[in-house]
Amino acid sequence: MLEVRELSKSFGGLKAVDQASLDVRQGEIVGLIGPNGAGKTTLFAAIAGFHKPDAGRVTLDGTDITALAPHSICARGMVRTFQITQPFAKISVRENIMVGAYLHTADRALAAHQAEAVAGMVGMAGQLDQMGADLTVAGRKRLELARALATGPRLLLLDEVMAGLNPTEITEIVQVIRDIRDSGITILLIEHVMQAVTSLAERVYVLNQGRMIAEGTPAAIADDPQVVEAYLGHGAAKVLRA
Ligand SMILES: Nc1ncnc2c1ncn2[C@@H]1O[C@H](COP(=O)(O)OP(=O)(O)OP(=O)(O)O)[C@@H](O)[C@H]1O
Repeated sequence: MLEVRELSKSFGGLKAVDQASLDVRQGEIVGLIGPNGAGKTTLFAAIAGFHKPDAGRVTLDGTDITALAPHSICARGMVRTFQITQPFAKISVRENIMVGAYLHTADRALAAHQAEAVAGMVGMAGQLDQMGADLTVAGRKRLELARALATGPRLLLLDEVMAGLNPTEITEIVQVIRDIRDSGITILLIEHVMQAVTSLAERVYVLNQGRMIAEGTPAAIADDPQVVEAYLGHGAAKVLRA
């Protein structure tokens, strides 16, 4: 479904992403892990049209989408969430989600209806009239997911949706992500919470200093000495093997 080939992106002299390649097949949940500053968010941004890559190619369902504008990529069925969530503070959860729905409809009633459906998927049906400013961290993460879902994606790129959540909230959002996949949406996710990666991802890519250093099942990744050395350490490797 998604093919990224030899993608590079530098900022000045810094090679944030260096000839990285990855594939996501329809129906999968694929993880992207790596140390802080490895280039994961930059790679996401380049895939989704927010950064113009210096080199490389991004293909979605066989169509070259390299460096198309984010809204064009979104209209083709791929959307990303942001690590730092920024809901519109002075409008309701319903209206925040409608912003996503307006990508494919100008009909206010239809957008509201879709927002309500999507809110149900992420467990926010009871918070539709709450103001964006009043949400907790967990609520903002769910809203970020909902806004992305409202655009009607076939492929969802999730950037650290579990950061800042407590263990109970993580368990809940893991289930939400599983439900999203079961509804037919393919998922590529950046995640530092290894427990979540293990329970969600069928395959994992490891990025280190801009380069893709490994790819495989969570268990195989945990047995790769290069990955343990560069990122996981022995504790997290044990979690992935579980
Ligand atoms: N807009 C930018 N301008 C300059 N340097 C940047 C920019 N965005 C990212 N970088 C640098 O590129 C490198 C990769 O950053 P990136 O945010 O992609 O890493 P990451 O793997 O997502 O990290 P984290 O897990 O901490 O979110 C870092 O050294 C970062 O400082």
